[in-house]
Amino acid sequence: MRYLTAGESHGPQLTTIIEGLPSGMPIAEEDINKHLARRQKGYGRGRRMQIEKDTAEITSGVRHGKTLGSPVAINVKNRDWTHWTHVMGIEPIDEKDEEEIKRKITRPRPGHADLNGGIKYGHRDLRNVLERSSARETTVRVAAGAVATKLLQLLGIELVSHVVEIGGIKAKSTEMTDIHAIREKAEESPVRCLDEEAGIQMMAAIDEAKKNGDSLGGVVEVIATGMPSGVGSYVHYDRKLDAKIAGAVLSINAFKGVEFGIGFEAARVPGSKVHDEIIWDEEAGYSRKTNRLGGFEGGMTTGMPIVVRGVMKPIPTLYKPLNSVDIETKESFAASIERSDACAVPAAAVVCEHAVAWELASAIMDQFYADRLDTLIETINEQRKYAREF
Ligand SMILES: Cc1cc2nc3c(=O)[nH]c(=O)nc-3n(C[C@H](O)[C@H](O)[C@H](O)COP(=O)(O)O)c2cc1C
Ligand SMILES: C=C(O[C@@H]1CC(C(=O)O)=C[C@@H](OP(=O)(O)O)[C@H]1O)C(=O)O
Repeated sequence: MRYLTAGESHGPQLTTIIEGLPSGMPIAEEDINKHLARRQKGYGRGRRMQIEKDTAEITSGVRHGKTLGSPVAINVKNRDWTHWTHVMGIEPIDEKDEEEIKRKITRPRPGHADLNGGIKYGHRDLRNVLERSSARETTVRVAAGAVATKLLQLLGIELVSHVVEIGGIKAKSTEMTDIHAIREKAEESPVRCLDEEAGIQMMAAIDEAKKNGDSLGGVVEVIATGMPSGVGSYVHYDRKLDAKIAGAVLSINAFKGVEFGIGFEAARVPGSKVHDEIIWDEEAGYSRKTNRLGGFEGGMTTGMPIVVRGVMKPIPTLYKPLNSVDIETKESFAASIERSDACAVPAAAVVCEHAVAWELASAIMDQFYADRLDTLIETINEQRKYAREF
């Protein structure tokens, strides 16, 4: 299974095309819209999110609510687009405004893609970089991930995401194990945090950062339950599913680190406190007494919950000016901006959830390839039975 995305942040729309879905899978725009709405929420977002109301339009690959097996195309309109038609060069420019509208962006923001992208593609107007490097693109990554999520749900696999840290404030580790309860609690919190006390402190930290013209990053966690064991492979480096998930997480704008289970803590404790003891019973088959490795051994799923964490750096566009260099004059300047998010960690948790969902669904389709949903369900159930009895 594969997907492409296209679209600029202030262009008319974003698009994704998904290829490789089985036929006969029920999918409705609402299955996507509910996740698009989750991505738009979150304490610390800027004014752009008040303008947008992301909704998906499925324009191909689905008939009478079911996939045909052909590519599925999904569009999400940018509402802000109407304010940018001149700047984006789609509508003719009124002569008196021409100079203002065509004014190039020549001042790269430290930490964003502006300068590197400009040099790489030869864009002396840095708008040509920022339009695509913007995390607006994550809208359609969530749309593709929502389709993957639907497929996973039909196979008995569920995902949830929550925020475990913002600006150095850490949530107490959760004792909740029921994925539906975790989901409900995360949805109730403006920062998607399961620890209410920490959530309040996170919001205060975001307010403080905003007041100071600064921004905050954090850590998000995604949990996936119900994956059959043995998905991915140890036989070749590029078939290791944990590595694919790590790549997908790091490909999200501003994500700089990833860990599974106890993650970096594994470097600090002996093996007896890292490896999970193996047990077996008739009903569940093989499982692990603990899940410190976060659902992976040898690049393959163990059948235990997958626990992935991603680190997001603080947003680069700051109201508090940082020094940079104008590419036209080569003079140093202190950057000033019009609008930006102060913290997008809660939204990024939803993006991360969908990036992981895509990798899981895609790995399942690679391994248990089926043209039809009904045969896919049969094959997966057979695999579960085989692994239980092995
Ligand atoms: C949901 C989300 C919202 C973001 N919002 C902003 C923003 O408002 N302003 C900004 O400068 N960067 C924002 N970013 C981060 C930039 O897109 C990112 O830092 C940039 O693309 C450079 O890529 P890199 O940080 O991965 O190197 C956001 C990221 C995500 C995931
Ligand atoms: C539009 C979204 O996020 C944007 C990501 C982003 C960036 O530089 O990454 C910059 C901001 O866009 P603008 O410059 O238009 O205010 C964010 O609002 C979104 O998440 O849908």
